[in-house]
Amino acid sequence: MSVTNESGVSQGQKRKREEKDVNNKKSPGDKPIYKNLQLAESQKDAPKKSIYKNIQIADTLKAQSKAKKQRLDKSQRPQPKFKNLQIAEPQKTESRGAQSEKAQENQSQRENTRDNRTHNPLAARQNKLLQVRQQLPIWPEATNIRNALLENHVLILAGETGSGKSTQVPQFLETSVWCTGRIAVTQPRRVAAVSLARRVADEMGTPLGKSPQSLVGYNVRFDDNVGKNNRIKFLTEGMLLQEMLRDPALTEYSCVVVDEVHERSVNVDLLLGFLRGLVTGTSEAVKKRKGKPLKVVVMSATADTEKLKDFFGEGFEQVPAKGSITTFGDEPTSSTKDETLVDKSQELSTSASGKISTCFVEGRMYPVQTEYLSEPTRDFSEAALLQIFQIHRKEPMPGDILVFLTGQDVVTDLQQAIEDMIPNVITRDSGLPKLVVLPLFAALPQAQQQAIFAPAPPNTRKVILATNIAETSITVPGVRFVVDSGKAKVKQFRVGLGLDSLLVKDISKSSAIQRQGRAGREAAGKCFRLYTKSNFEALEKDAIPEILRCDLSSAVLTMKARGIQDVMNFPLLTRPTREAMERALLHLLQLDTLKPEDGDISDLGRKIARLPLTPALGRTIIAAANPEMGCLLPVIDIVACFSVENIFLEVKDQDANDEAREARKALFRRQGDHLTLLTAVQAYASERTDRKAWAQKHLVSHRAMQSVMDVRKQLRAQCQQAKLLSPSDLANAEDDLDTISESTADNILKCFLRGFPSNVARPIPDGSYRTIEGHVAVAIHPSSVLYGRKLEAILYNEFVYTNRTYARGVSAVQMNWLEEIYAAPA
Ligand SMILES: Nc1ncnc2c1ncn2[C@@H]1O[C@H](COP(=O)(O)OP(=O)(O)OP(=O)(O)O)[C@@H](O)[C@H]1O
Repeated sequence: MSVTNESGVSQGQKRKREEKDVNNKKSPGDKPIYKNLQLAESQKDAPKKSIYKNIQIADTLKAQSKAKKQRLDKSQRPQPKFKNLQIAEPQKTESRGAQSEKAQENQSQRENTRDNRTHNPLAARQNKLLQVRQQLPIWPEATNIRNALLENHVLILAGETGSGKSTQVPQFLETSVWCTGRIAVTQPRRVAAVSLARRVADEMGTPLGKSPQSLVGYNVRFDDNVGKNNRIKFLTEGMLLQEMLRDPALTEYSCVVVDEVHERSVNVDLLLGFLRGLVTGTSEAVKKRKGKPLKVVVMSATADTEKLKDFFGEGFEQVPAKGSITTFGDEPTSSTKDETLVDKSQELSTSASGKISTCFVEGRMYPVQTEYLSEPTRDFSEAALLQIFQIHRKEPMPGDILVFLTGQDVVTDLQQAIEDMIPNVITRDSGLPKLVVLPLFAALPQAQQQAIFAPAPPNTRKVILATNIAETSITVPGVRFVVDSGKAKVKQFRVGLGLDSLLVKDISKSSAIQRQGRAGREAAGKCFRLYTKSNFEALEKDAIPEILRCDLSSAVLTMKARGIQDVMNFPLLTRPTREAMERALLHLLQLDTLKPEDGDISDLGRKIARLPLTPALGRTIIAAANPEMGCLLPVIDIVACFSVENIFLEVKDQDANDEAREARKALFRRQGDHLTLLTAVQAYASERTDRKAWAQKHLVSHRAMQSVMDVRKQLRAQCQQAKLLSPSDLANAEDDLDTISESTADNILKCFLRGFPSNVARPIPDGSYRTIEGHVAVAIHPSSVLYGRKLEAILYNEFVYTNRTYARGVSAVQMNWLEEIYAAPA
């Protein structure tokens, strides 16, 4: 049966037609800057059969499922064939039959609720989306995926970009008998968590978030939109780790789906470690689950499946042969086995431990052609600019463009360059559609991030300029073309400096495939790589996991706060060096977050772990909340500024008149950048009439300031929750331009010194500065208000590398403050 869309064209026909369109689109007059037009690697190399030798969905199972590939509509929802199946579960508190019946009851209640919603206006959209869902490569695997988790507790699922993992797997599992609690689906980034939640809510025909009818919600930093009746909750990895502070056993959930695991952020590695403990029962916390099983699904298009399988397998092997928690994944006894599953369980080839299933979903929605540069480019921004206009001139509408760049600064500059060129290129005579440019980077306020998902106005092509935050998980409706700079900004720990810094680096093949996968989701597409084919071949297969690249203080504090004493032996997919762990422990001791006598987390450490900040910034906040310092509100303002790259616009000769330069100079403070940031925030906040005009007048980024205000509000709320601020403190915090007294200014800097005691440099006779730890040469960054000044000592927020090592975010401090700080009680 083929599904027909509104225009009466079958999806299959439509897809073929679009593929043909793309292939025929090269006009003879094209002067391509690309050679080797070719099919996407992922397509070309797509194996006809499972590429994983241990694929756990047996061929016969596949055949069965293909035979049943009929397009299920709502009324044909798969009825679980396993209703009498009772897989042995650990520490059961209810009889298996009772639990299963209860689950059935829950399920039928849920079905009834949905049936009652037949007249819900959302139902029409739900039905329309069902047709799209049924075309997804993952759709025929629904039953297999459910069955895999009936048998086992861990499923490792690999499937091509756009095959339907993130949106469909949670919905497949939601009706499983064991799924009496919620399903958590983690994402590396806010933008993906929110957009996926919206899509899945639409697909399930319910409103999103807090409404009592809503089955889907999301929880990201500074935005909790979760309702009581939500069955599926999308959240960032960091938020799930935060939830583990109050509920280490994740009792609210029946299943955690860890999506985009290939990104290998520190948070995902920690999460996998905690989940392994819970799913294998090796973690103490598991007792709190009172026998309720936890299922874990780990997914990605480009993850190392074997490594993940070994990781979980190793955990299962650590479970004592006879003990209270040894029954995970045991074969059901023949008398209680569901007939259908008897065959399947034999055919499901499981890993050595017998508790892990793996699965590969073949195919993607639509093809993506990939083009490379014939020569390497020296300037990817310029190449991107050319490419965008070339696409605009040559490629048909509709067809929005998604461009991957390195950071906020490059995005903003390119946006300006495009907007400057538009009047010359898109003239009335050119007949070209309009262009609208939308930026997307982490520091952008959430509403602006979500703006990329809105359709472009008629006869307008959308160009989204993004950092790698758009690299995974998201579907941006309308995008047919991807432009990939091949670069990304990555955090790198510099041992000599004892600090993380951001460096622009080549991406990995895995990232390139993910970027390419943002096209071909609604129609055939093209990916323009701004590098050569041989450059691509030379890329590393995967990025180095963050845990090997950055300062581990946050990670170690995260472990300690969740009750891990022996952090050295915490299960991690990739183990950092012993020195890196020891360095982090020392740093945490220096910040008073660990008790010196036993290395256990201190009360102060617990408070800091609850704040969505690095331990250093958290320590600064705690110091500022001390009544003797009494400067928490101004410190929050400065910390909020550190959440964006820069609040000050780069001043180029042509775009700054003397008046604006003078206006900006009025914000500068002689003590340095911290106080200057504070003055700017307070002046912006106290502007009641036109903040945009104020920002323009002072050469300050209005967009960055909106984001700062957002973070400031959230940090204030969090400090209130943590009882660091009282409601009266907040009520009195009027946004009037305060004059900061000398002593408050000193206190503010002392608090930052408390959080960053190692980030201090002193001048040497030749006029340059050397860090007090490591004795590394460093210069004050030209963007600093203290640039060129010689001072007793400087405190800096971060290091940047260009042609030399610069300290950025610099203020003047006194050396005796350091002694004073250490003498004060924690
Ligand atoms: N917001 C949306 N608008 C339009 N189509 C969408 C949207 N979200 C998902 N889709 C459709 O659903 C398909 C599956 O999306 P999904 O995010 O589940 O895939 P995925 O396998 O998780 O991809 P990836 O590995 O790239 O994250 C997309 O290819 C697209 O066709």
